[in-house]
Amino acid sequence: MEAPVLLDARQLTRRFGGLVAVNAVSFEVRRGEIFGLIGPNGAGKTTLFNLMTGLTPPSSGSLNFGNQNMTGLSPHQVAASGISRTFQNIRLFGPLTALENVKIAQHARTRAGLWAGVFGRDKAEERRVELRAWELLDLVGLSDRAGEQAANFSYGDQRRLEIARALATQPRVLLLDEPAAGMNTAEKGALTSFIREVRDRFDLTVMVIEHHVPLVMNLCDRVAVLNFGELIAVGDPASVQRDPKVIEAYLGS
Ligand SMILES: Nc1ncnc2c1ncn2[C@@H]1O[C@H](COP(=O)(O)OP(=O)(O)OP(=O)(O)O)[C@@H](O)[C@H]1O
Repeated sequence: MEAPVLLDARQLTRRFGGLVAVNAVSFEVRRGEIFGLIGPNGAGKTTLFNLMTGLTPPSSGSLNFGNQNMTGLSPHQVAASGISRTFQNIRLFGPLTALENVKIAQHARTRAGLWAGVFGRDKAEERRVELRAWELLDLVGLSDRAGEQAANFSYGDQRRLEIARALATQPRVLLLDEPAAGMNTAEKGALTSFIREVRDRFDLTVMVIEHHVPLVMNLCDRVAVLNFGELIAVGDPASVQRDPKVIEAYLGS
């Protein structure tokens, strides 16, 4: 039996002046899926993630997450609802340690949490936050470097730390924007099994934007292809790779 639909995007559209960055894009992501989003530079991939996470309001269209209509929610409300993301341009607090970075991400989960993060919270709660931060660092293989400044980490390690931060909000959906960017070959090789492990362990649904085609093809259950803001193909990796429209989009770019 197929898993239920968890994310349902309907006719999502975003215009910037005369440019239609995302043009009437509709797709469904099923619970537990690893769903890839590919397309040439400027195709609208990051804008679509921004629409899904409240950073950019859609010009029209809607996104449903389970029974909840997410359209028009703020990034904070989206995160609190259970959709978490990483960014193409890494957004860590460079001068802070790895452990501090994960702890702050947990405090940011709710406004009350952020308040407590700034003005202090009770000791038991603080211990829970600290323990969970250690668990997440352990999961991404960085617990032995918890006290090091994030700015000193390699790209690959910064991306892993970003994933730990995204998981700190206990999401049900994880959106990864180019997780392999800047990683070396060995790190890229390990990323596929790492993302699957994280999906299984936290019972997640994952969407991933990625330029590295072999990684996408190995990792994803299904792949959607954007070109000039339009969704030109959705399907299993092999059939998408054979699709003449997809081949043309890539050769033309
Ligand atoms: N805030 C904005 N204002 C104006 N134009 C924008 C804005 N954000 C994105 N765009 C434009 O929308 C289009 C899609 O950009 P987007 O970054 O979503 O593409 P992408 O597929 O993620 O590209 P890449 O693979 O290069 O990251 C581009 O033409 C871009 O210049």
